Amino acid sequence: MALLALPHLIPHRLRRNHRRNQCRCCSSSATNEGSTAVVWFKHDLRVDDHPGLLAASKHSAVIPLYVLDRRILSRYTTDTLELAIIALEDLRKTLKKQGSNLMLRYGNAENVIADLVKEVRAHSVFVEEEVEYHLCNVLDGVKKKLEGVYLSGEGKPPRIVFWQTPFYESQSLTDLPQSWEEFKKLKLPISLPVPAARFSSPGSELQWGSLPTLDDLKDYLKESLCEKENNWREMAQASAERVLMERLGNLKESSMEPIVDGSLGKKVDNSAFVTSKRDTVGGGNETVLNALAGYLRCISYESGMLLIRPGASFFKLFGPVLCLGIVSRRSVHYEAIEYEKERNAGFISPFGYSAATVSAATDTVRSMEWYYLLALNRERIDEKRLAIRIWRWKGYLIQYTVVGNEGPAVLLVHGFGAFLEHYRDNVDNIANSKNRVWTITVLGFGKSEKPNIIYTELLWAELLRDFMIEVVGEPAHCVGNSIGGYFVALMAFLWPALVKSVVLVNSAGNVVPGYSLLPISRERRVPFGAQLGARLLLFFLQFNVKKLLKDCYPVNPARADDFLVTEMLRASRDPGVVMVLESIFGFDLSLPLNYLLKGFEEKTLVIQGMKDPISDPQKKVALLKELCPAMVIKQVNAGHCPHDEIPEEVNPIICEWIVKATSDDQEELKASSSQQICHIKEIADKWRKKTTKKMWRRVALLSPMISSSSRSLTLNQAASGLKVGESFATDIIKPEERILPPKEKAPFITFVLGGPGSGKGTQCEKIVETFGLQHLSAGDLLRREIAMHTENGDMILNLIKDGKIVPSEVTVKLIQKELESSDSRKFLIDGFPRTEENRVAFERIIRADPDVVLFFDCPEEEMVKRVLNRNQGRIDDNITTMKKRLKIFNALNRPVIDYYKNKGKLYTINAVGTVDDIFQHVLPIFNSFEQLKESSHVNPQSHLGPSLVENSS
Ligand SMILES: Nc1ncnc2c1ncn2[C@@H]1O[C@H](COP(=O)(O)OP(=O)(O)O)[C@@H](O)[C@H]1O
Ligand SMILES: Nc1ccn([C@H]2C[C@H](O)[C@@H](COP(=O)(O)OP(=O)(O)O)O2)c(=O)n1
Repeated sequence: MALLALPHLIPHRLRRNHRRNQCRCCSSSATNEGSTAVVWFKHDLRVDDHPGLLAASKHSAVIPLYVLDRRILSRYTTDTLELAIIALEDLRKTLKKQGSNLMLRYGNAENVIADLVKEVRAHSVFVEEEVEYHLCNVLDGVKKKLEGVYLSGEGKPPRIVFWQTPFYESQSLTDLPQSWEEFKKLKLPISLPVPAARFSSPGSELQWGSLPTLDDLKDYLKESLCEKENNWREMAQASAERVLMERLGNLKESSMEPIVDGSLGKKVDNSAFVTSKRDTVGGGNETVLNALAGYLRCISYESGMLLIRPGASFFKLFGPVLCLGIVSRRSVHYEAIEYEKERNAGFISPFGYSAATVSAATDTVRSMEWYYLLALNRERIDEKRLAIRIWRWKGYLIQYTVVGNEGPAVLLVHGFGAFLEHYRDNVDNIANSKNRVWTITVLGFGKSEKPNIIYTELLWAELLRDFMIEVVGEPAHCVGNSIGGYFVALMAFLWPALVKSVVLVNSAGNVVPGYSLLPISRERRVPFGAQLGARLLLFFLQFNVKKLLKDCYPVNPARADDFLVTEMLRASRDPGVVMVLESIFGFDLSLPLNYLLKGFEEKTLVIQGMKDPISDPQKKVALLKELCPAMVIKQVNAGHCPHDEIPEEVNPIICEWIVKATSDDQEELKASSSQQICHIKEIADKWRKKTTKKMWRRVALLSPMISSSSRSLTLNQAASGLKVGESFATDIIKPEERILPPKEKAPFITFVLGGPGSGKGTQCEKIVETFGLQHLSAGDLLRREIAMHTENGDMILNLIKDGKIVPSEVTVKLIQKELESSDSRKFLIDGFPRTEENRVAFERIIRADPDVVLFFDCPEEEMVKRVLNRNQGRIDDNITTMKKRLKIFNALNRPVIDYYKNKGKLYTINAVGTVDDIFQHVLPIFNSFEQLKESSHVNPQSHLGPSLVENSS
């Protein structure tokens, strides 16, 4: 590989002057005289083989734009961010050579693009299509926003042109066979790359923006993410292996600093490598194509380690640049084939390529393209009403689904050889019992990507961790069948803050009495003979799938139906499947379930099909009962997959469990909040006695993550107990012993509830005066939208006039904007949440929980009297609207009040009396929070009524 670093060995770029392919969106060769186009670069950071740019070049002027949108960039690892910066720098240079430039702007893509369109009076915006769910949402936002942009003198909004870089020449990419075998039979020709476009820049003076450094970008993202998101991102940076070593005590204290990604920054001079390990290629399009030419020619002559598994090296080297679109997949294919021809006097043998590197490169891009096509076709292939979504993990396409709008989060993880549809009769049912249910097809299975890598149980646990962090966004009840159960148990062991409870459905993994730790080998290699074994196994499985499946469903064999058999067979023929099967020979399930779930026993439900042909269910249940008495065990009359064999029996068990586990959480929280107030010192002492030094440090490290996660109530309790306890435990936890740096505190949030005219605003003014919190009135924010005639202004006006509630998304986004742009860390959010929907939207979008909820309780006649005398010229302060508002308040605000009452956060204040009298009841509540006293503008102690702090001492 070192050859790539030597400039004299870098081969000249292959000539592509005979490229002739036309872009799907630019068949007309006519120039759009006097018109301007914006080309939005996202994952297409190149000029070469860029159909969008080529199509845009028909306009008189083209503005290439890159939007630094946090919704996109926050999903990148530090390495990817750094790669993107290098590529942007190169793209800008290339464009400048053509007399153009790359515009760099910060913000949400829809706003940035709409503003730019207005600024330069652009007629068209060119955007590459995406398959990932969160990116599709961003694209929809851009599309919608542009539909509302009318330039003066133009009769219609700007045109938005979506484009692709099709790998295959086919009339349609959305009507292709779902089976790799069938697809290959079509023998679709592979498209040729298109030549680089020539275009003009607009003459006017434009602000092009400067290129950020990695630190700039990290700070920008850190600022725009809430504390919990930042903490969770940090959790995702240490590998599963490292966390495991730490948990097992195999890691030396001295090497305990956080291992973060971002190993770049060590670009090897004069080479295309961006890592000191020389295992990742980066740079601009030209550099990457040169590196590819070097790879194709040089590496095949080296007996280097990178070719031990043909193809593995290729994705490692080029995967990241392919994901950022620095080169297109079809360019890679083209270069590889040209090289093969060069080696064989223009001849391509029907028996395979003559160089292993050519096979590796072409196999990888064809495989990537196949999973892209499966993702693109996801809606059409949806069998059971499950709306399939796509998530990209480490560059790989993963399929998942989510059902349900309210209630606790639940994650369902399938077993070996299965896929998310294996929960076909569980998802809706569990969601209908007021849960939000996510199902995922993990890497290597179903229609998710099957890259050429070494699969281990730790890799899958890491994937689940990242799914929880990036997609679910809150701790969940995690259900796993077979090996999926083991992955879930491993996740609970490694990152307990992510898991509310564990449900094991005929889980893989042993139960071992008297277990003492075995050393775990760090090096994971594929055992000798695994490849042959995997091929034989694959052959055996394909041949016997129907029978094997029926054996797993002994009570209800009809459930092992054609749908399951067909999809299993389909998946077993996908490219890359042999590598996944190899993992069976390399799994390390040596940590038994009883060890992994030691701290989780009370939060574990075991559903065991007692006719499981794969394990010995009697023995397993007996051992679990003996060794894990706190676990709840349900024995059912089914085989290896009870959730699918007898869903009518298993669904209620899971639903009841979730209700119980959730209410246990709330009980513990309630108990803890009163304990915290009354017995802070005792709690600290208790904790001190109960916990060993090591445990203290581990749990304390997790506490910032735990406490900021809105739904992990029990863990919240532990975390806050610890935070309080830390001050009494300096002998146990010393600052220098921390593994991670201390976190910035989460913002202090107060919700102020009460009917219209109950005096919320009046009391808020006094609270602000005394404690310096920032006041955000939901009503004022909405009225500001009306006054500013924003796009939602008219809609808000009509709803308020009618006494109705504005859609939560709108209100929460306004609050979010204020929270994000504020320097304050203490907020008083007034008139919010008015409904359960408001509350859930806040939790979902802001990902924070209030510290205090004030409720001003006022009789209706008093509220009516006050509102009718308010005299602020408000359109809704009239008796007709007031009656409607009161009706809505009584119907919709009550559940919110009850919710916070149950969580122990509600402070009800009698709102009858003088303003000052009422404030006397408010004071002690805020006085009991140390962080508010710091910024108090007057001496609040002087107002002290009987405060909670006094009570507790
Ligand atoms: N304790 C009180 N007694 C009498 N009038 C009050 C009291 N508190 C507020 N008001 C008056 O009642 C009206 C409604 O109060 P406001 O704070 O705007 O309520 P809300 O927050 O519910 O909209 C205002 O005109 C205010 O001056
Ligand atoms: N969370 C919120 C807050 C207010 N609104 C709308 C509906 C309310 O009647 C109006 C006015 O709210 P505001 O909090 O100013 O009203 P009161 O102070 O309670 O009289 O705004 C909303 O739709 N959602």
